[in-house]
Amino acid sequence: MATAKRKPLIAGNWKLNNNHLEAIALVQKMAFALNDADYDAADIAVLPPFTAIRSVQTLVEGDKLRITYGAQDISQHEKGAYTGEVSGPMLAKLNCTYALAGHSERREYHHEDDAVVNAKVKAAFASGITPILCLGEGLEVRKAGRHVEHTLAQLEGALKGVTEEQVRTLVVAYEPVWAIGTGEVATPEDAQEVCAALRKRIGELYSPEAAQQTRILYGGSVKSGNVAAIMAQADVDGALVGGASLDADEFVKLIRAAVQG
Ligand SMILES: O=C(CO)COP(=O)(O)O
Repeated sequence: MATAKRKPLIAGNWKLNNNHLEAIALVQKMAFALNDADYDAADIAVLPPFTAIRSVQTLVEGDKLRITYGAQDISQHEKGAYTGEVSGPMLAKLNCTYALAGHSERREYHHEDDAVVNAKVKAAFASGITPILCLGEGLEVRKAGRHVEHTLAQLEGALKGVTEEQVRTLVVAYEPVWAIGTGEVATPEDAQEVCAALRKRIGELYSPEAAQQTRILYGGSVKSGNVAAIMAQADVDGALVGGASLDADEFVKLIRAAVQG
C-alpha cells in the first residue's frame, strides 16, 4: 500500500469566543510566534465566529500570513429566506479554506441530524470550501461499546452523494462528545481505534487510495501536553482544538508538540 503523505492539520475552533478585535489580537500573537518551519510542518487554521472572519481575512491577506481560516458552520442553503444562516458562497467570498460541518454542539443544540450534516458537507464542496466533518459518540454509546458503529453510521450518513474526488480532500474530525471541554481526553489508543475504522470505511466506500488521502483529526481536550501521544497514532493526522486554541502561547506550543515526531 502507498505510504501516507498527509500533512498534519491543527485547527483551532474558537467556538463562541473572541469578538473581531480580540480575534485580531489573537491571530497577531500567533503570527508573531509562528515561523516558516511551523507552517512547513503543519497546516495551521483558526475557526473564528462569523463576525470575526472578515477581520482575520484582512490580517492574513494584508500580512501574507500562512495561517488559514474558516467557519464553524455553513448553511445547507445557498440563498433565500433562511434567517440567521451564512452560506457557502458568502464564506468563499471571504476566502475561507474550511467550514466545520456537524460539530457535536450543532448536533446537540441545533438538532442537526445526519441529513443536514450531509447537506452542509455538500454545500461546502459546492463553494470550494473544505468541510471538516465532525463525528463522535456520547458517553452512553461509549459505555455500551457501540462507539465504532455509531461513528461509522454518522460517516456514511454525511457522505451520501459525496464523490471520490471530494473525499480525497475532506477532513474528518473524530470528537468523542464525552471528551469535549471536560478535560477527559480519549487515550491515544481510543483515538486510533476510531480513526482507523473511519479510514477503513472510507476505503471500502471509495478506494484505499482515497482513504490514504483523507485527513482524520482527533478533537476533545487536546492540549500541548497530550497532543504528541495522540499524533503518534498512525491514523491521526491532526487535531481540532477548542479551549487550548484561545491562548496563543499554548496553541503555538501545542502545534510544535504535535509535529515533533
Ligand atoms: O469541540 C472541540 C473542538 O471542536 C474540542 O474542544 P476542547 O478542546 O475545548 O475540548
